[in-house]
Amino acid sequence: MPAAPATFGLLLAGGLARRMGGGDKPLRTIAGRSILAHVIERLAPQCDGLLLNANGDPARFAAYHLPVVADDVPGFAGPLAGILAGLDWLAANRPGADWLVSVAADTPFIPSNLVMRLHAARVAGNVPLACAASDGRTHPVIGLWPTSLRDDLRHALTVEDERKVGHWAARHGVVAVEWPAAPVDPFFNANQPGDLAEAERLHALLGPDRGRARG
Ligand SMILES: Nc1nc2c(ncn2[C@@H]2O[C@H](COP(=O)(O)OP(=O)(O)OP(=O)(O)O)[C@@H](O)[C@H]2O)c(=O)[nH]1
Repeated sequence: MPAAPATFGLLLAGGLARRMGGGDKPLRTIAGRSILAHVIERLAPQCDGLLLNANGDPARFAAYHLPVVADDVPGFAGPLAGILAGLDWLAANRPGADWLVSVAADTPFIPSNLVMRLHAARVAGNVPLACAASDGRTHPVIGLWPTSLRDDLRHALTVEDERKVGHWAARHGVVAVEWPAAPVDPFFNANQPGDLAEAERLHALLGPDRGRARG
């Protein structure tokens, strides 16, 4: 397979985290480090650069030294608004890079072969988009997006009021790429306070290599 095209990683942290009781889920800690630090460690080696999508004061993420982009579409329109903000940033700041991989920034165990497998699957499937799946469930928020679709996405969000990532992706053609969910689902995410204890347990289960070669 040819090398994957230049791909930037978009860490989605723009939600309201209502089930967690508010605040920034990615700044909650697992094994003494923020969930965001775990995600960065796993995604950075797979990408040509990273950016963070977050709303409100960007200074709270200053320690990570990443570009921070806020939603342009108002009113917490959901992750599609974050994907659009990321695609707009990429088109304006990295003209040679046409691909974004989005990852929810509360998903600490993403696989080390995420970007490679998503690109390979969309090429093999002859479809423009690819997203992750595990345990028989698709994770549309964890997917590959080309900058060429950003005007279509803007129209879907602002004119058609589309809010569902999966619905919008399906219009264009998307392949779901399955990862094994055992011993640890790589797309486990922390939604509520009890999930943090479960994340600690799973982190310990992964052991020293933290499941790097799985899937
Ligand atoms: N940019 C942006 N991202 C969002 C928005 N809503 C959710 N997300 C992101 O989409 C991903 C999945 O979000 P959810 O877990 O469904 O929502 P959440 O806001 O994180 O949490 P809840 O309020 O408890 O549902 C996370 O990475 C969120 O940060 C939004 O309005 N804007």
